[in-house]
Amino acid sequence: MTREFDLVVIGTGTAARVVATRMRDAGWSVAVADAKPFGGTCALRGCDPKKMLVGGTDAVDHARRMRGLGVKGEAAVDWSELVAFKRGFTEPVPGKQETLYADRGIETFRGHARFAAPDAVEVDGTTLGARHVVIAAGARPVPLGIPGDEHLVDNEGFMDLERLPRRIVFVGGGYIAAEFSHIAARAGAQVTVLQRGPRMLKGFDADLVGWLMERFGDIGIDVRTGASVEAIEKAGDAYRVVASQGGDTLTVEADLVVHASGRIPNLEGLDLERGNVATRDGRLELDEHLRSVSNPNVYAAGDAAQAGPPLTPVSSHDAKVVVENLLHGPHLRPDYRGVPSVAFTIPPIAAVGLDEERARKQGLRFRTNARSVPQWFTARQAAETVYGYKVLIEEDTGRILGAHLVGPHAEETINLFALALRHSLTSDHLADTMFAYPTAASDLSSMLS
Ligand SMILES: Cc1cc2nc3c(=O)[nH]c(=O)nc-3n(C[C@H](O)[C@H](O)[C@H](O)COP(=O)(O)OP(=O)(O)OC[C@H]3O[C@@H](n4cnc5c(N)ncnc54)[C@H](O)[C@@H]3O)c2cc1C
Ligand SMILES: NC(=O)c1ccc[n+]([C@@H]2O[C@H](COP(=O)([O-])OP(=O)(O)OC[C@H]3O[C@@H](n4cnc5c(N)ncnc54)[C@H](O)[C@@H]3O)[C@@H](O)[C@H]2O)c1
Repeated sequence: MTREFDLVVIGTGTAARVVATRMRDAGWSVAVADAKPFGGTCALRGCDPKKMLVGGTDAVDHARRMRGLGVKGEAAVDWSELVAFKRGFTEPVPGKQETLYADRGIETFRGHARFAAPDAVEVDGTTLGARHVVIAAGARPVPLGIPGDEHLVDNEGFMDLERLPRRIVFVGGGYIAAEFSHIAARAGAQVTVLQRGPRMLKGFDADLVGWLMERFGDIGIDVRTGASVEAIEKAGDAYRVVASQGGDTLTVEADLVVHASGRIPNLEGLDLERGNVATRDGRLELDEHLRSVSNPNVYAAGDAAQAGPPLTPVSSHDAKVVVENLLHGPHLRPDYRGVPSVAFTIPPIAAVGLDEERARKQGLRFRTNARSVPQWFTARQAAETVYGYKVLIEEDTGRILGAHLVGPHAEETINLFALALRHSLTSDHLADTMFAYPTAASDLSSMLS
């Protein structure tokens, strides 16, 4: 039997939820489908559970930093309790999401969705006729295609470990390796990061990453750059991770090997050809309105579209653009100016807008204010030794072009710069604003002078 809907949404993550609920509010009949428990990556396997693990390890790190400064005793992570704390948040999510959809009159389907025709989606034997389809299927770990890659554990597996293994290797040196290695090392694991590139966190400013690397060293994370993992061998109950580094072979023993090598749009098994949805190089071919170039009734949003950076606020922004275009015809384009990004290491590192290289390439005239300032009050009161910033300010207009922060509260302060960038505020606007004291935001005027 075929059920007919104005809209079928593939996925139930951030992008899917925003599209489905808004279109239903507009009076459309809507169905959502997910192969996994409802809620998507951010709530169940990404941002939120990760931040709960960071919360526990941050508390321990803070107590350790304050030892001899008024805090006594040995703080330590109890891994299974911390994971239980995280599950206390994640476990109710799918049920709450299903209720949210049901309360709004959105039909829910559990199972793998695939195109059955350009205007039909099939979910485990049920065919859903669809006037429109939104692909909000997220991303998945990029297959490494190396011998032994079946031994890799992904982000979901890592955050669900009942017990923390003694020796952990992260394959890759981006967001996931940085955040998870900080969690694991503080929880007592011996951690090695094997990063193919010349440095960690290539999406963040090189100088600030350099300052942050001091903390990787302090907590005993062994970071090997220029190390490309080529095989994972089983060795009894453990693994041997084999990498090539500058022509030499590097072998690291591990009890757990974690995939941290990047993610790609999750288009697996969607039968896109049957839906007449074109792809190129593993990505959907979309126009500037996030609409399929080959099937005008299909849109995509979030990590599946990967039109902007694969981050939660972008998924939500894409979804709002798609809603507008579904309701009023394709007219709106996504606007990715001023998307802030944070890697939740301890302390965190954050960025928004342009770095110096890109600002120069755009022919912009700007000045750069940059300093490592561990002596500032914000760092000292937290007994933190890493604190620094880089701000790019346009010469003629005073507009903020980019901001890069590392240190306590960087994950919050960056949002003020994001506001400035998005709304073309100048350094004078920010410097002239009174911020509560003592807070990290009150350092802004010193960063801008
Ligand atoms: C470990 C980790 C930490 C992260 N931390 C942050 C962070 O701190 N801040 C931040 O901004 N971003 C973070 N991200 C990125 C963020 O989680 C994603 O950008 C965001 O969740 C993408 O949302 P989405 O709606 O596009 O897709 P998703 O939330 O991934 O939803 C896609 C859904 O589609 C389902 N699906 C896929 N294919 C099918 C199919 N054929 N049939 C049925 N269902 C299907 C999936 O099961 C999934 O539930 C993190 C990502 C990871 C992996
Ligand atoms: N705080 C956040 O916002 C956050 C946190 C986690 C994940 N994410 C999202 O998830 C995505 C995936 O994160 P990620 O850390 O997996 O990817 P990433 O793109 O941040 O980093 C992957 C790194 O792995 C390296 N690499 C690839 N293959 C390798 C190999 N064989 N050997 C050694 N190194 C190798 C690459 O050089 C690259 O630097 C991110 O792009 C981001 O959008 C965001």
